[in-house]
Amino acid sequence: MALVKQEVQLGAVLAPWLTANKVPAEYLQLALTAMTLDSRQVTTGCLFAAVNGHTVDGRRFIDNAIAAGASAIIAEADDVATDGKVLFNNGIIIIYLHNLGHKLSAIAGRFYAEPNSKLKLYAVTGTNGKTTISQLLAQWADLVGYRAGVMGTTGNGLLTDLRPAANTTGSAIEIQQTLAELVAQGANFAAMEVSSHGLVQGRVSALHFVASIFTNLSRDHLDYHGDMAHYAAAKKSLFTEHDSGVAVINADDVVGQQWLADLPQAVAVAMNAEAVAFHTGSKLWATAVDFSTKGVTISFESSWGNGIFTAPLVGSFNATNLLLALATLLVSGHSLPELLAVAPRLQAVIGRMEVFQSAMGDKAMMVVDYAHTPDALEKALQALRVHCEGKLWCLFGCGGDRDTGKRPMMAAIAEQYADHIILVDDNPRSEDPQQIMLDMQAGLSAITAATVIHDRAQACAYAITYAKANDIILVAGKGHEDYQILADRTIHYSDRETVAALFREQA
Ligand SMILES: CC(=O)N[C@H]1[C@@H](OP(=O)(O)OP(=O)(O)OC[C@H]2O[C@@H](n3ccc(=O)[nH]c3=O)[C@H](O)[C@@H]2O)O[C@H](CO)[C@@H](O)[C@@H]1O[C@H](C)C(=O)N[C@@H](C)C(=O)N[C@H](CCC(=O)O)C(=O)O
Ligand SMILES: Nc1ncnc2c1ncn2[C@@H]1O[C@H](COP(=O)(O)OP(=O)(O)OP(=O)(O)O)[C@@H](O)[C@H]1O
Ligand SMILES: N[C@H](CCC[C@H](N)C(=O)O)C(=O)O
Ligand SMILES: [Mg+2]
Repeated sequence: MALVKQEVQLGAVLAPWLTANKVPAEYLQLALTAMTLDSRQVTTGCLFAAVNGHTVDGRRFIDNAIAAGASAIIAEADDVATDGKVLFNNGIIIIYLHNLGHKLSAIAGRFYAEPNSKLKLYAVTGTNGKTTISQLLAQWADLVGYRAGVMGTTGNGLLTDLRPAANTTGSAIEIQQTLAELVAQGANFAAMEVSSHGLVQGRVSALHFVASIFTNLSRDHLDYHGDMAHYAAAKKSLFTEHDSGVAVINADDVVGQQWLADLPQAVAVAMNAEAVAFHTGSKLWATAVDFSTKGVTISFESSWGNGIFTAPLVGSFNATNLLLALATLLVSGHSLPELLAVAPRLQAVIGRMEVFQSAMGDKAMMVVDYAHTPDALEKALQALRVHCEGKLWCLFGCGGDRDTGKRPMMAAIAEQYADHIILVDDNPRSEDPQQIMLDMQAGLSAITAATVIHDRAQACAYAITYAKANDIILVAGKGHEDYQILADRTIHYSDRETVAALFREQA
């Protein structure tokens, strides 16, 4: 990805937040060459932003940043009274700003020359479907002549040139930097995933979105948010406390229904007419949907006209994802006939309901999917059941250092919807894989209801060996991931590669 080289004066970057006369003129003219939240990334000429983080107070690293060559520091002020306070450390200016975490998005926007104003930016939030919809939006935009980028779980950048990302929603600085890189690469459209963590931490607070999509809300991340009410409030803040543009809401979701009552201007989208009947604003709903393991054909009616299209995505939830993307493009002025004409060229998203099968048709079909929440696992199993003439297998695990409550729930769902369950490791991180296994087993009616094979590759090989040709094996939880995070190291591991290799071996 092209590097964006910036050189901006401190006074210009911070103009809206500086108190008159507190910053000497020579400091206002300081040339800044980069901006970072992490002292370990500081280079000469850098502006270091010291925020009070979730685990550690970034202000502890101000000395390190100065030693590494920072030209100036902005740091979290303890209260409103100390907002604008200025100190000097070895001749380096430290400017304290209250609520810095939430100002960073705007500060970084100024540093990177307001890239958001140079492209159409879309947001997608919700528990499941963000990656899929953001990539569908970008693919669709590319197909009708835009140059589109994405930011999310599978990486940041132009669709054809994604750079891996540490977080689903990057830091306030990373987002503005990526937008600037996209603009430099000629992008005029971008779709980004907005996580609940990102909303709470102000990572998108200064962004302007043309439209923002809400997919659904179900259990996840309660380790961070505490309870569902706080998790829901975090998601809703995209529409109430951010510059979200037009709200596009999944009316099939219970929470989406509630929000629509407060958002009469929103676009309501649903898989049937009843769910949007009450809504007075614009809407789009499916009238008939035909699924196969090759894709989906959807007939719909909408405020922009009626139509039918086919796309190669599997599962009922992907029909919802397609309709949400379509409504978003329609409400932002794209032409219905043009969008429908290119829909067959949309592609499934890497690691989301990706179908693998033997050329001879003599082995069970395997489907790699990123379901890592109870709701997603239920939806993925339900979607596959429709196509399964034999037995349905579910191979999954749960990540360590994440919401522990979802572990027994996912096991119970596997037992309810699958015929054979294999419990495996996901990313154990700092937790004992054996304990994660016990937490999952607690959701089973009997410990014998599931086979335990910690090693995912061995479990996949076991499943394909014992499954019959008309069975389907869902391999859930890691989707596109090509790594496994263990206690002390990250190793290369990919369900997609494992499964593809199994079919090559069997050929
Ligand atoms: C809990 C959480 O959300 N943490 C995020 C948060 O970092 P933090 O506040 O915890 O950082 P910290 O470790 O306390 O450090 C405070 C500050 O000191 C700085 N520091 C630290 C050490 C040092 O030597 N020098 C230094 O300057 C750090 O860079 C940081 O700025 O802000 C960072 C910048 O935005 C994020 O990268 C980081 O995500 C961590 C890696 C994480 O695991 N986040 C997950 C839970 C997350 O955000 N997930 C969501 C949702 C995914 C989904 O929906 O599925 C996501 O958007 O990815
Ligand atoms: N609209 C949907 N409703 C319910 N489940 C879905 C939906 N779309 C996708 N899923 C399921 O959720 C999984 C993750 O999908 P996707 O990666 O698009 O979601 P995400 O919101 O980006 O997830 P993450 O929080 O990890 O970023 C899919 O593999 C699928 O099992
Ligand atoms: N963005 C999600 C992805 C979870 C994927 C699963 N493989 C895991 O590691 O738990 C998270 O960080 O909670
Ligand atoms: Mg995602």
